[in-house]
Amino acid sequence: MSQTAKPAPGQQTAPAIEARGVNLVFQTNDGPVQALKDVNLTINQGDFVSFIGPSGCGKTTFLRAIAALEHPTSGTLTVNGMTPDEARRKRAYGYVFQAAGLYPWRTIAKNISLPLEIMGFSKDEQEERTQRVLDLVDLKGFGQKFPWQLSGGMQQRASIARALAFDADILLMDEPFGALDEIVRDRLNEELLNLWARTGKTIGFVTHSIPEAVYLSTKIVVMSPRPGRITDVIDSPLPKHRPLDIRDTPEFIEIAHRVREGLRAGHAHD
Ligand SMILES: Nc1ncnc2c1ncn2[C@@H]1O[C@H](COP(=O)(O)OP(=O)(O)OP(=O)(O)O)[C@@H](O)[C@H]1O
Repeated sequence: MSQTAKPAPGQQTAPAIEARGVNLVFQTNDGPVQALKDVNLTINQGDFVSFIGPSGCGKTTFLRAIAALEHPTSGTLTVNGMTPDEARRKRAYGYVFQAAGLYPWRTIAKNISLPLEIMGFSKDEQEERTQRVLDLVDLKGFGQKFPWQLSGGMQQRASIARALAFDADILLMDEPFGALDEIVRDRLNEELLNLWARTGKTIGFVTHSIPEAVYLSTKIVVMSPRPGRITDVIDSPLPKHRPLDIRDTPEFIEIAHRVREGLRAGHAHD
């Protein structure tokens, strides 16, 4: 007989993230700001989804709503079939921010194990998980270094390792490579795809870069501002295995063109 615990009814087939008619309005001194308007989106388990759009179109707000850091004013949003608050309590996701946000007085290993320490994992388990994720992001042997001894790209890899350490099935990444130069960014994009293929996680990824969105994603969500809404959802026909030079193929260029058109159409509403 199988030792595997049976998933709760419905859990196996629940989308990783599902938004139905989601609106989110911030009340500010200058009046209400509609950050999200009638957002409908299904993200399946194992998808790599990029959110692309100009500043202020609600990309970060949507990611924060998934993480229960903001709450929709109306509509329904579920994460693994649960409310975002329940999913948060069950640690359904890891979150990676634009800045690596590592504590300078802790070593890389100690930065990665901090959330595990707070969650009450035993010392052995902390050590085992920290080594495993250091290996996953190609930082084996760097655990005893301090953040300032690592390049910007390595620091961002350490912050990804920290988000992976408690093995959530969803990884939310808010412009994690935005501050890095193009060559480092290319390498990290390749590594992230490898990591995604090896771990089968669902990834939600915010970016301003069309090539980055097209290279990484199985689904590209194009958004436009005032109010923040989805203008196009593109299911990528590109194969799962993607060498960097796939960016020169006609298929790639065609998707990039469609994203650009979507962004332009969004601006036409301004
Ligand atoms: N806490 C808040 N209070 C009031 N308004 C907010 C708040 N957070 C975001 N906003 C507003 O909501 C809108 C969407 O912001 P959001 O940060 O989600 O956009 P974004 O697409 O992620 O932008 P960027 O690409 O610049 O990060 C913007 O008009 C922003 O000013």
